Amino acid sequence: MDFERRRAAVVLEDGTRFDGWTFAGEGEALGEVVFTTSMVGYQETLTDPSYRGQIVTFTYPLIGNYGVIPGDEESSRVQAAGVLVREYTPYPSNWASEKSLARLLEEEGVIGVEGIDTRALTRHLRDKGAMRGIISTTETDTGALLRRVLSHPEMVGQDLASGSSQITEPTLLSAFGEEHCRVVALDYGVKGSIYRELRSRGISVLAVPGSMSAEDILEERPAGLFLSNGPGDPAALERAVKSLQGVLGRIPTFGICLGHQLLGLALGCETYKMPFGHHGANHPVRNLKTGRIEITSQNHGFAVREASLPEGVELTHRNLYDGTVEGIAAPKLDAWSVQYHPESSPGPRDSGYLFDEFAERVSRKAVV
Ligand SMILES: NC(=O)CC[C@H](N)C(=O)O
Repeated sequence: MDFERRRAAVVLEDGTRFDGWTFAGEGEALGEVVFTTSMVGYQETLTDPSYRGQIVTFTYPLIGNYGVIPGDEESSRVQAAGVLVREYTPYPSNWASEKSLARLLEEEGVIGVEGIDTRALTRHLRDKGAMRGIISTTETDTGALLRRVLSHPEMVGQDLASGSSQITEPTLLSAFGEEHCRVVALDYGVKGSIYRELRSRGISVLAVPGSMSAEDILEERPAGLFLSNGPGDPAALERAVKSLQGVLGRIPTFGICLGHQLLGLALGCETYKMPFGHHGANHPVRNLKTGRIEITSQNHGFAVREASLPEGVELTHRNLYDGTVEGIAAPKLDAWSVQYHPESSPGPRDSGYLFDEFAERVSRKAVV
């Protein structure tokens, strides 16, 4: 590929600067700089809509080595605002690869930078917290770059989910094989593999925009309600929380990640911004019912505050790194959710049972 490498400056909101070279794209990108510790799965990560508005740093030191594989994407485009790596390999080696990561980023106009001391950057974000940053191939002056960073909105308070759904009207995704039941999925920027997990269990999914009202949801007479993942601050989605409150207790409801946080808010819990969040594929979580430890895939910067759980809402899962809330349930309302990603894309498959449980509970309620 004809590509001219350019010098790229990365400046964080506290003035810290890193320098590297582009391996894709040019110009400027602004966003919240986060790091992920996943060793594989860069394609799934970068196409996960929950990464919208974020510049993703990979701690794994070599990225791009297996190219881009059709079908491994989590949405139809690259969602991350920018990509920072230690070393990019321009020679992917994999029979299934269709193109290089650089080409994918180029096609989508996303800047990829290599030569960044990602270990130093990660340690800095771990100590100081995730923060806003800029990548620039056009401006070199740190002060000028810093001013641009500081005028970019912070992640707290941002509704990024409303514009992230890939559907604009209700769309039926039929079960793979025999249909056992039909659920409504509120799409706040869903990862494609979540729908695949549901559909492969005989569930037809009526995907609807996350803003759909309670009345419209109930009018579909679904056997259950699914709440998807998505980007941004859950507390900024007041309308979505309101419509959830109108549905809770009427049909079984299961949420993942942003969907978990919204369920928490609808049940009266609080959410808050974590210092640097959880982004990776090996986070140990204890299932408090069984005592089993699950190794989980994670990607979130906000969390439900444990101290805010009201009566009737149980803590079902806990993160073993930092003790934070990883799952809640409101048994009387037949609603439950997890903060991590049981669809495991990319990641370990320990938590697939959560989809089995949802399939079982909605099948029982199926309208015949
Ligand atoms: N993966 C997600 O759904 C992320 C939820 C939310 N945007 C957060 O960062 O916490």
